[in-house]
Amino acid sequence: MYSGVAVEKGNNNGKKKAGIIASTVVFGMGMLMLGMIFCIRRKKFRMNDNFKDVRKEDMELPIFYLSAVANATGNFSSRNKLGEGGFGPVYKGILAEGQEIAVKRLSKSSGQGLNELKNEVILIAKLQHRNLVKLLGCCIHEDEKMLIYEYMPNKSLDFFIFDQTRRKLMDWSKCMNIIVGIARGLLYLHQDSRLRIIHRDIKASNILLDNELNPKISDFGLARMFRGDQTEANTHRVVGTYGYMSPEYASNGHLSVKTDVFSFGVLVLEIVSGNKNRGFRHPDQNLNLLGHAWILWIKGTPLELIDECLANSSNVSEVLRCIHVALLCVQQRPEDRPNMPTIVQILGNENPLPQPKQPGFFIGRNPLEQDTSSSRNNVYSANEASLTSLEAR
Ligand SMILES: Nc1ncnc2c1ncn2[C@@H]1O[C@H](COP(=O)(O)OP(=O)(O)OP(=O)(O)O)[C@@H](O)[C@H]1O
Repeated sequence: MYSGVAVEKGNNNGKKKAGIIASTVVFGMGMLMLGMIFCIRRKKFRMNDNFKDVRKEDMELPIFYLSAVANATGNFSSRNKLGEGGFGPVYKGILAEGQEIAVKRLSKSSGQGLNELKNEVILIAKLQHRNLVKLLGCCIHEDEKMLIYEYMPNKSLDFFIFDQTRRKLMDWSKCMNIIVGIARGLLYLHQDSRLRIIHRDIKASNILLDNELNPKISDFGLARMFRGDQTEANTHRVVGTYGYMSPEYASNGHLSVKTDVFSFGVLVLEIVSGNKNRGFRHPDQNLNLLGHAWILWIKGTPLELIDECLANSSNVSEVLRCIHVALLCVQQRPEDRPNMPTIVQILGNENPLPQPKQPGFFIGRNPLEQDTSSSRNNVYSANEASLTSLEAR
């Protein structure tokens, strides 16, 4: 009995439910169509504003109209020029709605630039991390090829650490925050992002600083993508910047995550000391910054390395820890260097660490550097140096 009533009730309920479902579906479809009409109208409005019509596969990355970029930068006025790198000049711009941008304009004469640009666009569009610079879009119009980034009001780290006046604006806690932020950004590139990425050109001018001096790694044009378990490669095209390049990469084109670890170590020693590795000359010995730091470590006087601007604000144990970690990163043999997950961990704890062994490239100038630096090399990095020419000289 009980079950029969239940069945009958169930039938009546079934009809009611069918009615409710039918009207819900009709209502839902109506709402969906209204939503689509609304979205299409909104998108058209946005595209009419700054963006060009885009193909479906490009939807992840907005394509800007050339006219919108030209208006934003005062027609690429020299007044708005922020600097110049291997790609060409970088301009500050303000979009119609007030957003500040940085526009990297690929030099028309730069033959190799297009590939790097495409590489950078595809890579960065897939990456999201608080310590990576955000790519807002790109603009490709006939000969013009540009990348549009969020604008970083404090420019790059080199403007601070190598400038006697601006350096005074940095205290130790800011330096430590920058070191840890760069380490986290690299950890993301090496391990946590959907792709395995070796940056290959970690250096002070590729670390941009936001309003609060938080670091953002930029310039992925040279990045090399790795998928799955692949962690190492040999390349015939050595790209990067002398003074930051690891010995095995500069000499043999052997590339791995430890290539970035080496550059990170150089950068940490530069931040702590306020000296460029590449420009540093020891007064008594033929040592570069790496050699100088290592000798001080062995002598038991590593704190002599610290820049006097930081001396008052410094936390001695943190400074020592950073120098120690940096010296582990710049060791000659890649297998002796820690990887980024370990670096992030040991920067944040006080566990005992192994003694650093001899750094790579620590005597005077890198012997390869004297022969291969071109006039272009003095303005910006040696973005391209073929391994064969390195070996031949
Ligand atoms: N998003 C940005 N916001 C503010 N300034 C920027 C931005 N991107 C780049 N710049 C400035 O423009 C300069 C040139 O940058 P770019 O990345 O083209 O070259 P680089 O890193 O100096 O040299 P290279 O191309 O040899 O690596 C930088 O030094 C930086 O000061």
